[in-house]
Amino acid sequence: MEKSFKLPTLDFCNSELKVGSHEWNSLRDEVFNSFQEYGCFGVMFDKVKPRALHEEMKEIFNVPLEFKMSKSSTMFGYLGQNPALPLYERLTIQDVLSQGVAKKFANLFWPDGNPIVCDMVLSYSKQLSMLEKTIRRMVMEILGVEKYIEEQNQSSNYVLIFNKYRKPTRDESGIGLAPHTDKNILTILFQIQVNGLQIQRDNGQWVDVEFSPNSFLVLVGDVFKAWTNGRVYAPIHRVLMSEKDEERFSIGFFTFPKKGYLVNVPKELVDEDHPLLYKPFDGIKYIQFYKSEAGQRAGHDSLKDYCGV
Ligand SMILES: O=C(O)CCC(=O)C(=O)O
Ligand SMILES: [Fe+2]
Repeated sequence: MEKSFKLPTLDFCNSELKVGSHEWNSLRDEVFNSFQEYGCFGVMFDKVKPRALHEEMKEIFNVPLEFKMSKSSTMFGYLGQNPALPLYERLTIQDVLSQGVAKKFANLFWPDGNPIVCDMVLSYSKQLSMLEKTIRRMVMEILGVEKYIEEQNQSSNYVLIFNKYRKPTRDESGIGLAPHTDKNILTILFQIQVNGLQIQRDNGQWVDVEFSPNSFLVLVGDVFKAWTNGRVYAPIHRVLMSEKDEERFSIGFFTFPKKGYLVNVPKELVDEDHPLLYKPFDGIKYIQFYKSEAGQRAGHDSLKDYCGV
């Protein structure tokens, strides 16, 4: 019985990586194969410093709850104290790469606007958005739908989320984050020191994801699965904490379709062997559906329920 499995770890540190080169093509194959097989893979990427960013950001979790709550809006959410997920808290920066957003965020939490944090948030997000675009381009090349790359890039935006999980008490369950598929396009995740992420395999078994301390995890979300007409797989995952763990932090960088953008399977990806699986849908409305009672009832079938043919 597998308890943990080692995902492929792909090296994206080469800043000279050229589209069409031998190295590009072989990475591209590995990206696609991993997305088909596991819906995720590990990535080495040395252009950002997630630990340094975490060191700056973690202090926000320690400020009084009323203060965090009072700073929460649709753009900058503090979320926590959910009785269904008592171990979990998060801080969200929506639309992080839009003009002025990082600055506004830093101004809310630090009296001097903490320009250092602001710069770190921006450069982290810019670099990861480039990595994300590279990975998505590779998948689109393999599928022969490069002509949509520009449109896809133009219609995406980015959300940065800082997660914190405390350890459970003896009587609490260890569920830090309940099983889910991500509802976005791609997610680039970094966990700080403490493991806890698990992926559900096809046979229903939960396995620990082992990735090296310096690598990121890239996961396919439901929107990308739908857009590719199911060619890539969106893995069900969760966070499980144990009494013995220290508290756990992670940083998620999420690519979403922009509000109002219609996710529409390209005609090139529909043929006799690949009948259309999903009707066109608005990605943001899909999230609203997922959060609704009907969406919660549908659980892991929410994508199929919402827009399945
Ligand atoms: O904290 C983690 O490692 C996982 C977070 C996650 O799955 C999510 O935010 O969607
Ligand atoms: Fe997730």
